[in-house]
Amino acid sequence: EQQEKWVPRAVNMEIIGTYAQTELGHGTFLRGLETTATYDPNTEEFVLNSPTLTAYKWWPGGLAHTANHCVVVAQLHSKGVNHGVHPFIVQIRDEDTHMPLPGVKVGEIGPKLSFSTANNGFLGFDNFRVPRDSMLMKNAQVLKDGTYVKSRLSKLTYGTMVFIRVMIVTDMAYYLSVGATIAIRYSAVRHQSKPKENEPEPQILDYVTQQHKLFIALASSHAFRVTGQWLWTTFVRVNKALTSGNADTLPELHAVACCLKAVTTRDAASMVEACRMSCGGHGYMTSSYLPILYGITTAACTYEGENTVLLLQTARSLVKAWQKGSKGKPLSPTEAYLMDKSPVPKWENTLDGIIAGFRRVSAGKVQDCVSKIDKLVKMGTSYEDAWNQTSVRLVAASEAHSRAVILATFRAEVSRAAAALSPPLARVLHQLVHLYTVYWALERVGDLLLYTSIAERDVQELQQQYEDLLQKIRPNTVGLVDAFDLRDEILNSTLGAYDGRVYERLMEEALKSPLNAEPVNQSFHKYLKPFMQGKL
Ligand SMILES: CC/C=C\C/C=C\C/C=C\CCCC(=O)SCCNC(=O)CCNC(=O)[C@H](O)C(C)(C)COP(=O)(O)OP(=O)(O)OC[C@H]1O[C@@H](n2cnc3c(N)ncnc32)[C@H](O)[C@@H]1OP(=O)(O)O
Ligand SMILES: Cc1cc2nc3c(=O)[nH]c(=O)nc-3n(C[C@H](O)[C@H](O)[C@H](O)COP(=O)(O)OP(=O)(O)OC[C@H]3O[C@@H](n4cnc5c(N)ncnc54)[C@H](O)[C@@H]3O)c2cc1C
Repeated sequence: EQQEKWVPRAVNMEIIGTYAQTELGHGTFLRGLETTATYDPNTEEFVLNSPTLTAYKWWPGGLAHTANHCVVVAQLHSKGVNHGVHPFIVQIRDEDTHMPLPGVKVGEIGPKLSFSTANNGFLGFDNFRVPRDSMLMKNAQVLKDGTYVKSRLSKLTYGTMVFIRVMIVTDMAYYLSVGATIAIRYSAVRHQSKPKENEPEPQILDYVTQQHKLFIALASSHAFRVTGQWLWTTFVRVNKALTSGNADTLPELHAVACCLKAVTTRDAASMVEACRMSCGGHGYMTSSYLPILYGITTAACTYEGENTVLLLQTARSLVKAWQKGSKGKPLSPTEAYLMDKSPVPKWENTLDGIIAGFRRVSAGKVQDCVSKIDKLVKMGTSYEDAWNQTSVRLVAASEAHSRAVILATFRAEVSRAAAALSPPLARVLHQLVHLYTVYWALERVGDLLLYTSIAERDVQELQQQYEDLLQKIRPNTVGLVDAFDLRDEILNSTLGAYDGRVYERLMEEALKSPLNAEPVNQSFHKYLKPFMQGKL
């Protein structure tokens, strides 16, 4: 009924909304949110209020000037009892004049690192009344007399965040495809230095260090796209089960969505930054789009769940799985490997060998965390303090788990799809899977040395495999980014345009600068000249 009331109006843009959950004082700890929604049975209304400055909603995208409605997450009070945070759909601006409604204080939060067009806003309520049906009652309800009907599963309130985290993994695949396209195309156009005196300056794409910086971004884009598709399929399956009242698979989805969102956003931000730096000074130009792209990807490390907090959520699931498995209870499919108690096998420098190695690393780290926590608790430390003292290791365990999931999914999905592909295309995609897998084995070689039987000669061989793969992928690099088929208007980059006219585009953009409107800028007359004449 509520969906019938609100969804059509949102779809036809009568309602322009945003998600107002984070407050000035709380973003991570949702149970600490301060905005209140107090039910008045006499008028069958909720009274929304921001009791403190820290209760003001702060950050919601589009809140400052675009949205006329928002979903507000508030502490629900009825009959003198606080029932915890619940979502409410609230009109905040007049639909004709767009003026803020009486009792609503709304504005813009100021300049940010990026997302300059997002008009992120603040929102405060001064005893603002909304009808009872403003409470989104899919999960919990408040009856006309104020009786609270509990949700069958309190965590369903957090469901929107799982959905967005699932989407973010695929978003990161897209942003990496943009960064890789810009940097690789530029690297094919840019010639620099003379390693061989009697030969012309080479394309910087032929420097192996440049390939090391860029090809992992290209491979990661494919890895995250494939993993994002797998995660979406999992999300759809879990939500179908939830619809029929079965919440058994929700904890696994929450745990895997948390660590994949955290790892893919951190990788995307660091790899986009590597793309920027690989383009030298021109990569620092706003007109290259790479600084803006970095701002967008690094924001994702914070929004929709700050990465550390989410990795600790997954760690909570991994520790619980370890404890369950140790009692012989079955584990979820993504965590079942934790109970592999077989002896550590002889190391194999193969994809399967490396994937198995990352699972050993994750299981070993989880076991170490459980041992440390148990030891601290036995010494009289509270569980919460033991958890905190182990949290650096818990985050590392979560990351290893996430990498094992991505490696296995990327390999399995490309192997499955390869049968339907032309042999040349299948070969190139397998090279990307191989590069991605060997790259991370080398990046985490310390962990592999600790938890597997990998030996020095294996590491040397992996390094050579990696360098051979860079060489094999080089001839197809430009073709691979062209295959993303990103239009120039979307790339929005002087360095990444399809025609490669980098220098002409850089100058064209430079001449658009307002500072080039006149040969002598007014700052000379106002500041420089008086200063030079000793008048300032
Ligand atoms: C696709 C992107 C779109 C466009 C891109 C462009 C621009 C995007 C711009 C902005 C989009 C992002 C907007 C936002 O940022 S919205 C705000 C996001 N905020 C958060 O994510 C808050 C993060 N905090 C939390 O989720 C929680 O506070 C918490 C960290 C999980 C802790 O909550 P708490 O109640 O204390 O829970 P715990 O005690 O830790 O756990 C209790 C129990 O619940 C389980 N749990 C927790 N969360 C979930 C969930 N989401 N789903 C299912 N289950 C959950 C948890 O596992 C635990 O279970 P146990 O069985 O172990 O008890
Ligand atoms: C670009 C952008 C857009 C956003 N859009 C929206 C939006 O549309 N709607 C919305 O509601 N919100 C939005 N947000 C807010 C975002 O969801 C929050 O910033 C995010 O949830 C983090 O919360 P916080 O800012 O309070 O950081 P905090 O939680 O205060 O984190 C600060 C530090 O404390 C650490 N920390 C916190 N808790 C723990 C813990 N339990 N264990 C270990 N370390 C911990 C964190 O790891 C972090 O290092 C947006 C944010 C950004 C940057």
